[in-house]
Amino acid sequence: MDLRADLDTPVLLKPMERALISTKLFIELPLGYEAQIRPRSGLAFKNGITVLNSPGTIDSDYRGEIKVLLVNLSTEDFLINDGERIAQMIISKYEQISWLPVKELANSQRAAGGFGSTGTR
Ligand SMILES: O=c1ccn([C@H]2C[C@H](O)[C@@H](COP(=O)(O)OP(=O)(O)OP(=O)(O)O)O2)c(=O)[nH]1
Repeated sequence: MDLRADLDTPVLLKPMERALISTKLFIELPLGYEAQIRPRSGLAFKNGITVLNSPGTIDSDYRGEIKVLLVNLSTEDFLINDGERIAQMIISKYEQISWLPVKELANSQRAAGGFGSTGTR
């Protein structure tokens, strides 16, 4: 779903500035679910506006207002107006794990290789 700014006065984001934007949205998620706040591709492509902590996490036990942390990565000022669609939110189910400390891990073909270990690029 789209998240809209709910503002008494517009917010001006100068280049490289960030701001927490109000949505006046409050939700109660079931245990084992989270909400993720993601950027809108149009705002990112056309205006360089993105969600700084993307994806923002809304915990199932959070009861406060959902806020969107926007950053202006462009070289121009950007004005955020009341009612503007600023981000999108999805609800996601996640596994709840009981962690168990062990001395060693099972072998695998990859082992500890990563960060480009399988190719030249
Ligand atoms: O984009 C975001 C990210 C977080 N939150 C709210 C809901 C979330 O459940 C809470 C805590 O977020 P997070 O776990 O990312 O914060 P933290 O930096 O780990 O701080 P703490 O958990 O100590 O509050 O803040 C938002 O409203 N918008």
